[in-house]
Amino acid sequence: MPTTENTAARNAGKTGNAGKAGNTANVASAMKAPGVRVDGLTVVYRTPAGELPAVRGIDLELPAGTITGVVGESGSGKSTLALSLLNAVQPPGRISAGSVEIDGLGDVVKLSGEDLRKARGRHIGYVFQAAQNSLNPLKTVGKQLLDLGRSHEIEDLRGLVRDAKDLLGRMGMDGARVLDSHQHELSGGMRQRVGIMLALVLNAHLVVLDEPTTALDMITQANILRIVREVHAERGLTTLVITHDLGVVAEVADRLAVMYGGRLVEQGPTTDVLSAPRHPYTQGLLRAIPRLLGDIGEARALPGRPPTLGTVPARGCVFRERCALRMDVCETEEPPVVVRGPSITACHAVAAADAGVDTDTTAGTATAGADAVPDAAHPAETADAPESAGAGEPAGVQGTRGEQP
Ligand SMILES: Nc1ncnc2c1ncn2[C@@H]1O[C@H](COP(=O)(O)OP(=O)(O)OP(=O)(O)O)[C@@H](O)[C@H]1O
Repeated sequence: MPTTENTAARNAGKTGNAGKAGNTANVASAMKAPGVRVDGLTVVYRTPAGELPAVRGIDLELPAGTITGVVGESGSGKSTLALSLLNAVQPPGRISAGSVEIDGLGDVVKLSGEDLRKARGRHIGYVFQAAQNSLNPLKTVGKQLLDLGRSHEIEDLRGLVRDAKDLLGRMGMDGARVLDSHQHELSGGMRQRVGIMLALVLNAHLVVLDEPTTALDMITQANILRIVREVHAERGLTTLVITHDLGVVAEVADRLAVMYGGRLVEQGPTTDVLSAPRHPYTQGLLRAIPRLLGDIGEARALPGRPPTLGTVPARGCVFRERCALRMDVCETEEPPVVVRGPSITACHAVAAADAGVDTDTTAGTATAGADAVPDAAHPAETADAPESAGAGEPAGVQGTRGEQP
């Protein structure tokens, strides 16, 4: 394992002229885990129906030195949020509002050109979704490592290779052999670890892992998560893990943020959110997890489907179509942010429950208010969606389908 000092010294070595004094300062600031503050982030994609938001009004803090997990169903905007941390949303997408402040770097949304390119890799390491397939099949891993080093103007390429071998060794691989290999000579788990090595080797202290274990078998997945935890602690990182798998965040994340329809609906310490979820969507996600022990039939799929860019409601709560606790106000008003200790939930029903307000529902299937808000400690027993909805569309879904923001 290369020491932070060695790697930083190698990186700093290339900045050895007066004109690059600013880089030296950045390298120094990158030596400790940065805090990250996402404020009012909105990302839109251009579609035949106009620009539609995939991520809307996201406020999220990644405290320095923590692992944050972002979960949500496919299409909820997780990858778009992750790409925004590097200001790497590609056309037809663009960040249309908000900021991403990273300690030592400033607002990356304002960075462009060479500054942005240097920030990626040096300050922000990124392991792409399906990293197993993202290596260049025509070049050895070592050649790709050297390309990466040259593109970041690393002068001490021998040091870079040494650090890469150390990292690969740390992750249980023969570094020299892996660097000599082409993609097809490596298993999925090995490629994933190569992706993690490439994200770390330039000494980035903010690391974004997009679905780091998708398509890996259980044993390999457990190994990768162990490596993520160890490397995070040893190198002093701030880490964001994107996944659709609650098991993954339960395994690695200190904090958990739940996305639905481009919005953050709940966030807080992982143990709090998983043991006492407050948002009906988080509760539904937890209910849907099959149990290994006990009654396997207890797991209940969340009725309905998540919205697409074209069907996500422009006003009110984005989850209301699948929510057993929906009320009139959910149709028109943004859910209020309810803060309880270190946890945040955006939900009218939770706000009403906390305020002790008794509320009627439009669906007529639940009596919202203090009594009807699911018992957070036993989400599986309460707040079911209407039985008649079955596994298909819940009652009332059609009402807002096709709404355009
Ligand atoms: N290039 C694009 N053009 C148009 N729409 C896009 C584009 N990329 C993503 N989207 C849409 O933006 C929304 C969010 O997508 P995103 O990939 O961020 O979600 P996700 O939660 O990461 O999903 P997954 O887990 O399937 O990757 C989806 O509705 C998706 O269809």
